[in-house]
Amino acid sequence: MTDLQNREAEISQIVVTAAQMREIEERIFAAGMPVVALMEKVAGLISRRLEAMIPPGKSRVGVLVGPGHNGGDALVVARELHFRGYEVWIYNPFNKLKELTGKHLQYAQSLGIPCYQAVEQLRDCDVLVDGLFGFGLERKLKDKIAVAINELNTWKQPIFSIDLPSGLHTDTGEALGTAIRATHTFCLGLWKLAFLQDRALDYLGNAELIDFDIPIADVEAVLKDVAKFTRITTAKAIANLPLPRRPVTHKYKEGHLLLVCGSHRYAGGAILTALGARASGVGMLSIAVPEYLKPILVSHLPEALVIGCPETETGAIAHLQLPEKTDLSTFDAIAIGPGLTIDATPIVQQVMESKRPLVLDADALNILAQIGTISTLQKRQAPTILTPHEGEFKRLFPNIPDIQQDKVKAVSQAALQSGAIVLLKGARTLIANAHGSLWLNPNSTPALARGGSGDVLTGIMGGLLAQAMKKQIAIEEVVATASWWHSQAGIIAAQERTELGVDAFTLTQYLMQAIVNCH
Ligand SMILES: NC(=O)C1=CN([C@@H]2O[C@H](COP(=O)(O)OP(=O)(O)OC[C@H]3O[C@@H](n4cnc5c(N)ncnc54)[C@H](O)[C@@H]3O)[C@@H](O)[C@H]2O)[C@H](O)CC1
Ligand SMILES: [K+]
Repeated sequence: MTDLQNREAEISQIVVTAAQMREIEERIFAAGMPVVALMEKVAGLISRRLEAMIPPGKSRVGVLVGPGHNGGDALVVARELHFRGYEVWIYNPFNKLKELTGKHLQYAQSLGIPCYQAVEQLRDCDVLVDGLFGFGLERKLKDKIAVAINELNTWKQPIFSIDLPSGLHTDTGEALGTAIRATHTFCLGLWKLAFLQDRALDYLGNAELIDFDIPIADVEAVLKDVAKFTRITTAKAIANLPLPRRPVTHKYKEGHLLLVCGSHRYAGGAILTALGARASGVGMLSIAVPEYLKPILVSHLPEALVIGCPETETGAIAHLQLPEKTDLSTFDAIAIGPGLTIDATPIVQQVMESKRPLVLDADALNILAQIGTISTLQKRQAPTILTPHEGEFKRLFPNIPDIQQDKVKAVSQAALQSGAIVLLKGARTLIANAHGSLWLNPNSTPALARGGSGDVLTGIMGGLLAQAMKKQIAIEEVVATASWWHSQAGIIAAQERTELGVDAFTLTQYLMQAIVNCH
């Protein structure tokens, strides 16, 4: 890789808060970079991107200008587009501007660029550029500016937001009062946390990072002693796959996974989990299911070792009847939960006592919540991964009330309290470990909002985990890679089949394509 490619790879993984971004920016200014020069540079890069996207000549561009440096960026863009032949109109309703922003406004007006205080004046513009507020937004938007944003959101033109859609909180992604619904957002310098939050997705449109050459040393200096947020990238996920295999190996060297899943009521969950595990390439796959399900599983996965277990009256696994000379320590990893039903409580308790790394999902999480999340996990002597959706999360951690308010905080607290790695499913999946570090999946598709989709994830994760135990891959990276793989397959499947065409079985059929595409 060239130095530039290395930089791109590194920058694309970093996620910062508003406070961290300000600190990084302060270091750059303290090192001698003039504020004015940085604004010129950043806005120059944005202008070039806009020129590539907006047809020149007959386009009228409306530029929304706020009081701070986000407004300053917008005014430099307005000036540059004016010189490139676009008709530019400015909307600026503020009487008090930061000094530099005020100077740019003065110059723009001297060039004859019209400037209006009423947003309705921009209604006939072909596109809008939003520079009202960036990471300096501190308070809820109200009065005239909130009314203007609500009005703008009813218009049909594309809106290009600078740094953030104005009104969004840089960290939580919450709309403070109201916020611009952008078509496209240019995130400046480093990914801000808002870009990885579910609640921001309705506002961001297409998000693009504009790298303006922040020195990595400044980023590292600011982030060195704090819990890190890592954006999961394709390059990193691919690097953490168990590829290439060693030329000389055998099945047990490539990981042995035990899946514990299924019941009479939920037979399909076991199949889907197993198909996810199969796609992971795991060397050996054992699947413990109620006896009744054994023939069904065998017919779907002839290569797997299917262990039929005695059943409860309700058709759940009554106890784990492992083959002779086998106990739970035989396996490199265990994944348990999909389709179990709550009647399999003793099985979950038994598996929790093993010293093998464990993935818990679905009913295993509901059972854990019933037997006591924290007290049970405290006794564990090996890594545990919990993969709840929001409902399961609330049952597992009832003392964390404000999950909706701030998912990042909630998932971090959950990991800290439990000592487990917690993956919270959502449009933007979050993964936290007990040391306060966080991994965020930047891409997914609503096509995955479907029954059985989570079972596939559990299978992939279990399979990768079993393989990773034979290699030097951190468990958090395995979880992140599984999340990436799952969503990537969903994205590819949705591209070919629409968002309606990605049932969980179909998803399993796209897992290979997702990684082949990247090689
Ligand atoms: N990241 C960088 O290194 C660079 C950032 N640039 C751009 O600068 C903004 C941040 O600029 P800043 O002046 O700090 O903040 P804003 O422009 O986002 O807005 C602050 C401005 O707005 C006032 N304000 C805050 N909340 C409200 C409110 N609810 N209602 C009304 N007014 C409000 C506040 O008092 C300030 O006056 C960043 O996003 C980038 O776009 C640089 O140009 C390049 C380098
Ligand atoms: K903005």
